[in-house]
Amino acid sequence: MTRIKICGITDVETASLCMRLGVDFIGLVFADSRRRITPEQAVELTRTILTQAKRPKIAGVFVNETAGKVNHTAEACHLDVIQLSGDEDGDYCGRITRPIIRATRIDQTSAAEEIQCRIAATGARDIHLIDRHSPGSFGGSGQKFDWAILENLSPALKIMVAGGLTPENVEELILRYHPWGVDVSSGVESHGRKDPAKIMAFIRAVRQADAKLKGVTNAAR
Ligand SMILES: O=C(O)c1ccccc1N[C@@H]1O[C@H](COP(=O)(O)O)[C@@H](O)[C@H]1O
Repeated sequence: MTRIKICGITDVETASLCMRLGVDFIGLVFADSRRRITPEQAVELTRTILTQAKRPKIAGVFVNETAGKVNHTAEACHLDVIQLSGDEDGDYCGRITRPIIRATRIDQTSAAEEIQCRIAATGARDIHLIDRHSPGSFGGSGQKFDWAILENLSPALKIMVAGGLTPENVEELILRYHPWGVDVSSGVESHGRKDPAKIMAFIRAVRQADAKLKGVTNAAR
């Protein structure tokens, strides 16, 4: 099943909805962003979630923050995983005490080998997030990259695709490229706030794509 991350959650109701709908990760942004929350708000927001046996993993999103502060926030806010969306290098990643979602931002000129090298150079463990590079932004811009590049990335990598995903386009992405996971922020918002109807539609589209893929696999047996 394709893993789902809903990012940029700022209120308890949306966090609870994501949990009820069975998303795999919720993302809390600690970096400079209109979706930024404080560690105190993060504790409040995840209080109920943390008591549940079956719950989403809580990802903290950071951009060029000191490793000490990231580790401290992870401890204080019970973060399960750290998303690094800045220019952090391999040494830096080695100092992070939680599993990492390492973002690589690409543009139309990025070649697959270059992306593989960049992924290897970070030394990041676990999950590799591919997002669209947008000048002046580290993420959450709602911009999509050319997915064709995904065909040339190693299938051994856990690739999570981000950037401009929506309830309307995520099914096509999954059916064509079978990513390990998908990550969305702007595409499930209306008027700058998370929209429950769009979150539900996004998850429905992912599940529908998964069911179609399963049908194809079963038919081939
Ligand atoms: O969401 C933000 O505001 C943000 C700020 C700084 C770094 C990353 C951020 N979000 C990440 O951006 C991508 C794509 O989001 P979108 O769906 O295109 O809006 C996603 O990985 C978020 O985790």
